[in-house]
Amino acid sequence: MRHNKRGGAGRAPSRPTGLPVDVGQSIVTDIVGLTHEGEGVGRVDGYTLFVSQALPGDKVRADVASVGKSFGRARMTALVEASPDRRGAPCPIFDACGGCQLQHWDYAAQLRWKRQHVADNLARIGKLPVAPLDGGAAAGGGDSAPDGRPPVVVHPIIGMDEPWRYRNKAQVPIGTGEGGLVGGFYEQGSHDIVDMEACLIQQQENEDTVRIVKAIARSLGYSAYDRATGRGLLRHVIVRHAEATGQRMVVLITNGRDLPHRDELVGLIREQVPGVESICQNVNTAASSLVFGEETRVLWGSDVIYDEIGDIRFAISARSFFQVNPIQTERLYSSAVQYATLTGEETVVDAYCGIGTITLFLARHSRRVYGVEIVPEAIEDAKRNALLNDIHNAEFAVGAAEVVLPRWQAEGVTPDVIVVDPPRKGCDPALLETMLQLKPERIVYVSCNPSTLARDLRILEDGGYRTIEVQPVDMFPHTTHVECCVSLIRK
Ligand SMILES: C[S@@+](CC[C@H](N)C(=O)[O-])C[C@H]1O[C@@H](n2cnc3c(N)ncnc32)[C@H](O)[C@@H]1O
Repeated sequence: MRHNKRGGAGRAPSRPTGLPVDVGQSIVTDIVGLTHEGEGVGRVDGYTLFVSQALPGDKVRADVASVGKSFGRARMTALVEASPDRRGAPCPIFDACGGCQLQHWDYAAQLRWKRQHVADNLARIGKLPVAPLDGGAAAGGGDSAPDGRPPVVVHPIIGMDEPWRYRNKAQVPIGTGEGGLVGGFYEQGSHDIVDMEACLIQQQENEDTVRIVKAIARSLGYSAYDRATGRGLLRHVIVRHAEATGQRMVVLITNGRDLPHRDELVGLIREQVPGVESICQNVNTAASSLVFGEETRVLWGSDVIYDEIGDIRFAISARSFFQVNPIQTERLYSSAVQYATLTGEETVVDAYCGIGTITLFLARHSRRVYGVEIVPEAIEDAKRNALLNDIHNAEFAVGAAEVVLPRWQAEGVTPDVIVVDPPRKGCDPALLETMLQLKPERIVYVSCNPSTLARDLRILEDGGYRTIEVQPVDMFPHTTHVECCVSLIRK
């Protein structure tokens, strides 16, 4: 489900009676919190209302849009009193685009909220004692838990000095607008695509590449894919910019293999996009909302571009995951290596390893590292990356981590440290079970979702591990997303 700043998004709650507010009613409320989707939290006679675009510290007037048993939603109609941290959002399409949720909030306030949000999740979902945050409220019970264990330390979040134009990858849906082919973002609550010329969190190079590729597609008369009919050619344009090398990749996702004017297309992209090293076509004919199809063809140049994090060089292919914020990625991976506390003698497992990014940093400090990842192309990249960096103590396997780890266990692999970096849904329960059976001394959990992180930490705690500290890193300024690196030790 997409975030909807105008309110009314999400499951429509049934309409119980006896509540202090009713649909259509205009209310005034102080905003006392923020949800993980970026809605302000207001209270009317103890009843919770989520108010889109409202910020903590605001007093707002809002129309109640829907009510449910435990909460309702309201649309802000007037700002009665602005929070001192409220700012004008610099992006002209902030109201319509769902990409950022917090551009209208002072960056320091965003960072404070993200740290508190992590602490609250650990306390509420993970049932963990969390040490008081400096100058803030203690989450989950202060200094120590009933068993005398020290509380979990949530460090101040590592923010960016310049929190704009950080994204190294743009993924742009293509549609048909009044003037023909357009590409930008989905209009709120619909599948209509609104054209977008600028995005302030994209690196300038990506913005330029997208604009050029759209113009070329229009000039060649390409049609946009239409979800309703399943007809039309172009579904998405994906562009990547490797900050360290300046290399750029263009991927056209098409509804079928046939690509008219292919040579002309390639010639124009090469002529107009500086630094382009890879032009690919990915074929996706499925009716689903998945962006990539199974088949990727190189139209010109290399199948990869190269980027660097620290002193390690990475080959990145069209479908591989690569962190989108290069400055913050280096900081995140440093925390992961620090929490792994390696001496050079350890066996390490890196589950959900992508193209081997964290794996290769770990390999420098350990005896042997095993990386597992579900996307075959990413593992091809990972193997290539190990050779590229002259690293010979890393072994990679394609497959689901929850399937491959038990296999390694049966083969006698006994890791001293396990690192996990799962997608938003967190670790598979079977993987957590295998991790507990393997009994590594330390676990490092890298997470992009505090709630699934907290859920999994509880399982690991119950299975014999203790959560020691958490380093949040702001990988996605102006959004509600927050990344964390967590250290656990075996009790
Ligand atoms: C958040 S990314 C982390 C990748 C890598 N650690 C990095 O920092 O670049 C999560 C990765 O897990 C992979 N993945 C998803 N489900 C998986 C599974 N069940 N087993 C193994 N890998 C999986 C995804 O393809 C993706 O590359």
